[in-house]
Amino acid sequence: MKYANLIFEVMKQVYRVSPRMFSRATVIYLAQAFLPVAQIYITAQVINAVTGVLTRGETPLSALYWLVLQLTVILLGIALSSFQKYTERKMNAYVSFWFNLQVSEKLSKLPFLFFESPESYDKLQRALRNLSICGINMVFYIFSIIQSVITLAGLLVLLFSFHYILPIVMLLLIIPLLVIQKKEGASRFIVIHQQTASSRMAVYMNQLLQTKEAAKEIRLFDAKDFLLSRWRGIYFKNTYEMLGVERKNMKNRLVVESAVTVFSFSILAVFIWLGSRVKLTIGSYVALYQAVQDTRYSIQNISQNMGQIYHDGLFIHELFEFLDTPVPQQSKELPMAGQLFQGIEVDRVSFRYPSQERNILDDLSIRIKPGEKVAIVGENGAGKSTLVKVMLGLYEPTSGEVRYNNIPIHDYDPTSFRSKVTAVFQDFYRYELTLGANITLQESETDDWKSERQLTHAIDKASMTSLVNSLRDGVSTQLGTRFLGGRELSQGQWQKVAIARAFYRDFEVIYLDEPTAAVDPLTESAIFENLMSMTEGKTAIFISHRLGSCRQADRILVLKDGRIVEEGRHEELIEQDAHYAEMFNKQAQWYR
Ligand SMILES: Nc1ncnc2c1ncn2[C@@H]1O[C@H](COP(=O)(O)OP(=O)(O)OP(=O)(O)O)[C@@H](O)[C@H]1O
Repeated sequence: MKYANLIFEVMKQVYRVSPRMFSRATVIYLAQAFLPVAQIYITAQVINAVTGVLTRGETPLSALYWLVLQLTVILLGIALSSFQKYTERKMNAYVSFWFNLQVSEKLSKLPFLFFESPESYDKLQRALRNLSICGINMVFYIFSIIQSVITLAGLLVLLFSFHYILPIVMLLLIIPLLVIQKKEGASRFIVIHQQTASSRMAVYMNQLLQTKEAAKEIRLFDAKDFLLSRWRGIYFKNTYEMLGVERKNMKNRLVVESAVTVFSFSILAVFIWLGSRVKLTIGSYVALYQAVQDTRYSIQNISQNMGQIYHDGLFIHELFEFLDTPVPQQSKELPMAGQLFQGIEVDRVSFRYPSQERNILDDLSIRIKPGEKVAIVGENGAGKSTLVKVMLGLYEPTSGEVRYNNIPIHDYDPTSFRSKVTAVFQDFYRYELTLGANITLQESETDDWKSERQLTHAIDKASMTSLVNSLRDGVSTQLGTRFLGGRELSQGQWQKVAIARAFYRDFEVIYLDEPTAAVDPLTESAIFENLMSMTEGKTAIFISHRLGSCRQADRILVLKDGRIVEEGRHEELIEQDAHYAEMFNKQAQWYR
């Protein structure tokens, strides 16, 4: 994106957020632009009038008139400046929200695979970092430049009235200032860009020390020093790199800005040296002095703002690049997923993670009939969870396809397909919200008896009725320890919450990835015994390492190295005396 386009795009987005605020800010900035020239002019008049009163005995009325006018302009400046600050804050709040919303919306549309690569995290980090500096500041820099240009135009006219060469010389001073500002912006950007991955690592190391999840192991295994030293190492490496650049920038800036200041003072010196030959009144000399200083200040301001636009533009470009990440396009007329009457078919599916060289699922085919209860078993890393994610449509197969009622799942309207499937993930998430919100993941609507009945039903299915009854605030109990009044649950209780979440929905197919890994044997047995009745008429696909729980499955699939190596009912597989039988017998011997 070219710079002009980028600036235009930013202005367009900010205007879209609030046209009224944008217009108000424009008026405030423009009004302020005229104040410095007015001030210089009035100051000259005040001095000339006061000189008249003091040296020539003139009436003080004129001096007082100019003084009151000056006071009015100063008060106007104060009022505009206060308005400007308030408007800037307000715009900042709205624009930050807007860009945050864009990023979140974009993230929710990106394929789930986006979260599986470090490059994606770098991209996201760059986009998110820009939210704090971007958009709105760029608009203020532009406003500020327009303001300074208007002020500068007035000052140049004023300087021209002293000598035609003055505005030309003063204008030329902007060139070296612009050059160093551009260099500064580019060098800072390059370092920050290069440090994205390592600064993510430093933040991660630091956050590990601040989270409850890692705290117990860090304490027990005395890992604090290890983490701190890693964090410190990266932090200071990055900081010294940045400081090196800043030092260089500082030297350049010091030389150029000093040269510009010395030059502008030389102009004033020349006028003093010329003395009475230029026939200036005291007021005019003060005006000249002020005009030279203000011109210098204006060109510095313009170059600084241009430098900032250049610098922020490099960052915002990354934000827009993220927002432009292509998302799979959907045609409007997608079929809606309905009741499962033809089954699910995994047809010659292979899948490879972007970071991996081998296929995790390898030319795998499965047919599942409606209402069938299928168990998937296999060793760690066999590909069971990956298969579930592919069947849920979270990952798109590298080759082959998954069909629901003979239609590829990615061809369905995504919302309608998602409403037909539900899941308990092995690594389910603990939302530090109320128990009810954890299950429904929706805003609770008062007097919605249907969702209330669904909630009670889901709680019952997850065998957590007694737990809910024991809580003083029932489903309104805040969970976790992060927020006031929160109640922490045990690992198994959290798992029950995840199970209730899955059962809260109306579904056709339920996927349970080790849903009882953390629950006690009685609950596990209750869940699996009830699984058949709980999912009556529905299709259930579950993964479990506790092979006893698979006995009731209509079919067991044994997964090894991304392929189905055995398939059948429990008794049949025991009879085959192969991989499943070996795993089952090994596990069973512990119970004998
Ligand atoms: N996000 C990922 N990126 C890259 N590789 C992955 C990712 N997730 C899993 N893998 C790899 O894919 C393989 C299969 O993992 P998967 O989680 O599907 O196995 P699983 O059979 O469910 O194992 P477990 O019984 O331990 O849960 C493993 O070798 C794992 O290293």
